[in-house]
Amino acid sequence: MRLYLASTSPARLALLRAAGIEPIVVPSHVDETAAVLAAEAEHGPLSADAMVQLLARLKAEAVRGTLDGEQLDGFIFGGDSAFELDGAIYGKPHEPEVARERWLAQRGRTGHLHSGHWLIDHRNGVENQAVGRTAVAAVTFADVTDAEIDAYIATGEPLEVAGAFTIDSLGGPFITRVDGDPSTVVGLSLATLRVLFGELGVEWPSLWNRAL
Ligand SMILES: Nc1nc2c(ncn2[C@@H]2O[C@H](COP(=O)(O)OP(=O)(O)OP(=O)(O)O)[C@@H](O)[C@H]2O)c(=O)[nH]1
Repeated sequence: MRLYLASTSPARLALLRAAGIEPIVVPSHVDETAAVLAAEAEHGPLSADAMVQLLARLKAEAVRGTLDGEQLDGFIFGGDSAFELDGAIYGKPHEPEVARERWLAQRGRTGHLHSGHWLIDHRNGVENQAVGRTAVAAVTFADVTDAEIDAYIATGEPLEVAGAFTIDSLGGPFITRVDGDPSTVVGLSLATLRVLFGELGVEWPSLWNRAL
């Protein structure tokens, strides 16, 4: 049973591998900013869930068809994550100054990491069915010091992850609590993915293709 991962996220790949699934990575190259702007021009401001779900679906749909001339024969997964604090929705900070602003605002407080999931049954090279679902986890931050914020930003890690933090890497000590599926925070809720495969009639253990 092949799973195509329409994501360049190293964390999503690591999660699937640790869960016994070796996917085939097929980057989607979706222009996320343009997609959100177009959707909001038509529908007005998107909620965090609506945004991550839209992007997850677009990423999965973007890789349908062929890969190296071969029809994709298996399941295609697209995901997206965003962090919500006080009603504002954040992606990756990219810049140190932005990451610092985020940490000064979020330290000692609780925000929500939303992840979107879209799974397409593309067996035999055709789209048979697609299912999707969002997941959200509450994340509580330690009251980190200015010096810790500066040192963390200097590592570069917070610049390219949603919400400017990780729970499974250098950011781990700065997270005091997660309420919800922890893998949602990392970028792909494994529990949600299991449910989606179930909706497509696929038992999760049948996906295990990687010796641990
Ligand atoms: N390791 C780790 N990564 C995180 C965490 N929180 C968010 N991320 C990553 O932050 C990134 C959010 O950006 P996305 O746009 O969803 O995904 P991406 O990395 O750009 O990759 P694409 O799916 O190709 O767009 C993802 O790679 C997530 O895995 C975390 O706690 N740990």
